[in-house]
Amino acid sequence: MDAASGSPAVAKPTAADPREPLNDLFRDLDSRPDGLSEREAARRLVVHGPNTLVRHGGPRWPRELARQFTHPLALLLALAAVLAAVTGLPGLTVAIFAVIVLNAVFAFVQEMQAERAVEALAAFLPEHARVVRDGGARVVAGADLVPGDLLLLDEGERVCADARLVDGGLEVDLSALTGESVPVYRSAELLDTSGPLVSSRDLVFSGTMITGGEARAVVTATGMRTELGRIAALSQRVRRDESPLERQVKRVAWLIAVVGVGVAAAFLPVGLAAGLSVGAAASFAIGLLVANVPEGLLPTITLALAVGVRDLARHGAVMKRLSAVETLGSTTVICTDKTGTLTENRMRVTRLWTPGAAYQLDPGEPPHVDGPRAGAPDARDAPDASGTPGTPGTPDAPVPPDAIVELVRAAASCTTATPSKGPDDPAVGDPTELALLEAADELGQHSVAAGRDPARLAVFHFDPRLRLMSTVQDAGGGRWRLLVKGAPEAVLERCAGLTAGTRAAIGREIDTLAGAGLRVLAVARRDGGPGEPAPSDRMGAEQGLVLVGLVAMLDPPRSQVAASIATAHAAGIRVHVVTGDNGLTAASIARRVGVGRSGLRVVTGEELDALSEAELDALLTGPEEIVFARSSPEDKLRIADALRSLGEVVAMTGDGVNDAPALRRADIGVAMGRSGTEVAREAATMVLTDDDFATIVTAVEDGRRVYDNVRKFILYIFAHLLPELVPFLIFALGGGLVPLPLTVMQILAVDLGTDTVPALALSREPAEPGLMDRPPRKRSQGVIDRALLFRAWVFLGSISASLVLAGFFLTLLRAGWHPGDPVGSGTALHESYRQATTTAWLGIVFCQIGVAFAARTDHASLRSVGVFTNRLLLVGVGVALGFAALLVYLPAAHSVFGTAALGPAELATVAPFPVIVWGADEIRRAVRRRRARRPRGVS
Ligand SMILES: Nc1ncnc2c1ncn2[C@@H]1O[C@H](COP(=O)(O)OP(=O)(O)OP(=O)(O)O)[C@@H](O)[C@H]1O
Repeated sequence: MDAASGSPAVAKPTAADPREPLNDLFRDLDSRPDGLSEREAARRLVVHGPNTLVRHGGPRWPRELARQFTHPLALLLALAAVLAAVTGLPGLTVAIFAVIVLNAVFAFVQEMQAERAVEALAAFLPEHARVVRDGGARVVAGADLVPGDLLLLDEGERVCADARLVDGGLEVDLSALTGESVPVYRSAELLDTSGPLVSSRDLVFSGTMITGGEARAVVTATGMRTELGRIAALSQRVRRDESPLERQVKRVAWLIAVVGVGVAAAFLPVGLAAGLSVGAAASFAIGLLVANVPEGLLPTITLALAVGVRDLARHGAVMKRLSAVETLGSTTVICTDKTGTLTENRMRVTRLWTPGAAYQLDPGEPPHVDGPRAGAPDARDAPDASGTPGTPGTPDAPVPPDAIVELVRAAASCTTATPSKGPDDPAVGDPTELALLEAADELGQHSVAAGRDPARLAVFHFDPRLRLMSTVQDAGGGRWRLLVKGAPEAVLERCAGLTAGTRAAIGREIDTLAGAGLRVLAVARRDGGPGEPAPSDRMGAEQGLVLVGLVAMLDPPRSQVAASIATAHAAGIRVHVVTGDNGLTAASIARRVGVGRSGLRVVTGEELDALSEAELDALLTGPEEIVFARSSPEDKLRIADALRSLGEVVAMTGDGVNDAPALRRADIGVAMGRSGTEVAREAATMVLTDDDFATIVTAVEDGRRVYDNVRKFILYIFAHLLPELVPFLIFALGGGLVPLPLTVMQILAVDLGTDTVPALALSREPAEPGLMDRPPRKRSQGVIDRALLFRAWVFLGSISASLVLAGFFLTLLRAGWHPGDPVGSGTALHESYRQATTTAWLGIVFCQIGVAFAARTDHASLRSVGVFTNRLLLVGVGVALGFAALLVYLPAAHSVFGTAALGPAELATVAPFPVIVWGADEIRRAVRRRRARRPRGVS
């Protein structure tokens, strides 16, 4: 009998598992070590489809492009163009339409970048591959590869599909998948059965580059079923929804547009009163409107988020929503699993214990345990450990007592994992179970694995709620034996006949082992007499058990986790551990990686159930970090809910099917790309491709950087408002004494010409020092706050405006101008006037260069980030200067923009502007830093 109620079947791989034993893999792929025939390959191509990455849903660009022309700000500009046409200003009409088209194309290109993940990944796939077909080597199109094909791989080639090495060895650059460009060694001889798939040393992956060596490999997956395809599929699902950030910016953009319309409307009568012609006044009013509509802001934000998503993917975190990047940056609490996220999920049995004997398996990792019990030789205390060949256990270990042998045999029998049978037959299954099988092997009990399956009558699979698993074995002579293993509490409450003293001794042992960070399983059994029917119902079966003993195993913390926890703490982020494991074990691991440095509290699932909402709130707002032990998926949901209602921004990990609700409820649901279930991945906002806690913290840092960069370019774009508006005010208030310091076309040349590339470059700025040393941003804090507006409009704006006006008047005065002198065409001062407006315009361009360098940091000095570290900004400045040179010195530009060639005196006037603007802000930041350092109460 192979079945029992509930979960009857013994798990067997049905599809080809790339890590199963090579013979089984060939069998499952229906392939042979000498490859497929051409005819078979052609047939498979029909079944599996071509080996390409496909995008679902067809092209989106027509709709996207149409959207760019019909969004409200574009419509507002169109209105301005119509007004210009009506007022008889055809030049301006054409210019505005050009602006609309340019903007739409620009925005469209930026948005499409975000969509291009699949195409970018597809570029990693080579066009041809070498395979063995019909017994000979052939070159075939990469798209024609099929599972089961025998691939020939050589130095310098790109791998076309996911494959398992059959012979040979390679150096492979995995950067297409992992972002890590240091080549790794892959060989048919190196077998890995657990851990992340991409780390398996006998597998190669589609899109990766072979930097050395030669090998043959059997194709296990093609097209969208490869690891690269999986990433592509996940990236495609990135939803394009409007984020709070975009909503806020849209509101502000509208506000500015309304102000622009108001100012433009108000200008008309003022301009006429100041003596402008109707055409000139209308032209200027419309120009003001066009200049003030911040059309470029939204697409630039989309691009910044898209670039953020790409960086995150390189760091091992695939985001499924663009907007989640900004939420990530404001994370205040991370709730993490333990096994596999904080730890490596590589178990190793270190101690076996029965009521009468104890045995240390690995003296390299001694848990601190009590001395040996009577009649129980403990490995550590054995004086004459023999270590002869064939002696089980470590070289120093004595022969294990019978009770220990029975324990390890029972534990290893109650498994479904498949142990490794040799270099070609890697192990498959749960790391906990593989550790048990290894322990049996170490104690010389090789027969367990071989005899396990034939003697098996039924399996009750591991149930994370019961925390148990059982098997029923044929014990011979018509008898059977039920073997149970699981969390000690779960097993012990089903055991009968234990005295209070024994229970106390067991409890002490469990506490000692768990206190040392070991994962403890209890093993029990029940025997059925001859003729007694084997149990078929789980509830009835797992009762009246006899305890066999305890098995303790070590799962070491991942190497980078401690540093990441320290980073999270410095960044004001709390880390709670939510685990199914024992409280003491989890607390010990938590402490080892630095969770709970300022207080750690362990709350079990039962204790959590007993807490009222108010008590839970009090617990979560208290000073301690918490280990929620023996917790269920429902507990996770409750914790996420409580934290959110307390105003926290929660990132929560989960891998099981039952974790999906909690992942959805958290602000950032984090699923495991390697070990987790597809259901959890679907529900999550972020998928970790390496399952590592450290990646969550890196992702938070990326989120903060992206958000900061959005603020940087908003600051930059806003800073030119005042220097563009003040000249108009001076003109309006001058009552005809002062000529217009800027023309409309000049304003447009700044907003849509010289400013664009530097603004984009700021969205690619590297992280500012101290980014992870400050507390998380408040959920309620807007991206555009008072401090930003003050810095852009008041501080940088007024400095720039003063400089621009100074440049204008200096040029006029040098030419002998006096207030009220006519400067119109045909007058003596006309050429000087054009030079003065050109100086004013170039002044704005130069001031904006200063602003760009100032905007690179919010708090730190420019020196601390490096003057030349943002290459794109240097390019942007180059482009701005080139564009400016054209406007100033190209005669054709003079008539369009009202500019004139400048002499050395004018150039010398504006040359120091960038340094003045940047320098002033540098001093402002230095003062703010000093103030922040000064202890409170000291004035
Ligand atoms: N294969 C297994 N057979 C029997 N018992 C198991 C098995 N795996 C785990 N257990 C027991 O069930 C408990 C809960 O396991 P579960 O997988 O829910 O959480 P975990 O792996 O300990 O921790 P985390 O929730 O951090 O991943 C474990 O602590 C262990 O005692």
